[in-house]
Amino acid sequence: MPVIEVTDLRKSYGGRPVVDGVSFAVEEGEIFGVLGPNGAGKTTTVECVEGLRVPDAGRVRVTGLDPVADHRRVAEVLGAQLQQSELQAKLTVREALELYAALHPKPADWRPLAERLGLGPMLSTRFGKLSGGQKQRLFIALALVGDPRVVVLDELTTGLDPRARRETWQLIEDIRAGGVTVLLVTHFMEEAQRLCDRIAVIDRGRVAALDTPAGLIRRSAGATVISFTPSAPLEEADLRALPELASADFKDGRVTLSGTDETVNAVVTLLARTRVTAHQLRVTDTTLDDAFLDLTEATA
Ligand SMILES: Nc1ncnc2c1ncn2[C@@H]1O[C@H](COP(=O)(O)OP(=O)(O)OP(=O)(O)O)[C@@H](O)[C@H]1O
Repeated sequence: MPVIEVTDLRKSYGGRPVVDGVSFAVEEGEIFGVLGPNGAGKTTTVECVEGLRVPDAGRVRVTGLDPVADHRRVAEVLGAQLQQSELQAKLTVREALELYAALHPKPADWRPLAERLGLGPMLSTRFGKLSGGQKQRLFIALALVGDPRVVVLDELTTGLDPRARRETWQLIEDIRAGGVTVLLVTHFMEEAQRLCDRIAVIDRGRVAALDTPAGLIRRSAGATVISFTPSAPLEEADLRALPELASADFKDGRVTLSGTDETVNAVVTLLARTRVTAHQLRVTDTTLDDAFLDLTEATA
């Protein structure tokens, strides 16, 4: 049974649908990403999973439970990351951990958890004095203090510097290694590509694609681009006959082709056969960024 099941979820605000038939299922042990442009409906979707919002229609289940009707039991299995505004600046790290542990019937021992997250030396520090990265580590600790089976992390690394972001990624991998399923909302392609087993790309309230990061990249048109300046003219017909060629462009003596790995291999073979040297050879792969832009419509 999937840990999270969302089926045909719908939610409107003031008659405007912001979640318009979203479906996905998250399997036990996955890091599942929810990716999409601003205002796509990601937070609304995960807040329905957390039971913080009531869907207009559709079905949400967390370990088989309804997050609205079974809110208490869902809170025992699902750890949600707090938003910054939900903690008082004067609360110390220790007080926050004790407070949140007390809210759960079977909390984890928060001391080793705090140590594992590098919060040990700052237990007496007030929340307001923590750096951005330290705050995020505390939020992760608070999400895990109830010993959940699944955690929802929404925009966890926004505003962090590259080092703190990488440390947070390591923590997310550690959480999964500890057997907890992760639902991760993110804007960062690199983060999604590095961490997620599967990603639902949400655009305008709908699932535009659901696949592994590699699968999403493969779907994107012209997966690989090869460009070079040949040492001697090549037959255009030979180039146009290359396998899996998506596009070909010849400008100012430079050849730019897009296709797949097979196209690239065939170009290399053609160059060797015709004894032509490729100067300033560049091969670039489609990134998740490109796939994302392909899959989501530009908003004017
Ligand atoms: N309580 C609310 N009342 C009215 N409109 C809302 C409410 N909450 C969200 N919205 C609107 O619903 C749309 C989807 O918001 P949501 O926060 O789910 O998107 P998101 O994909 O998480 O965006 P972002 O990446 O910017 O956080 C947005 O246009 C937002 O302004």
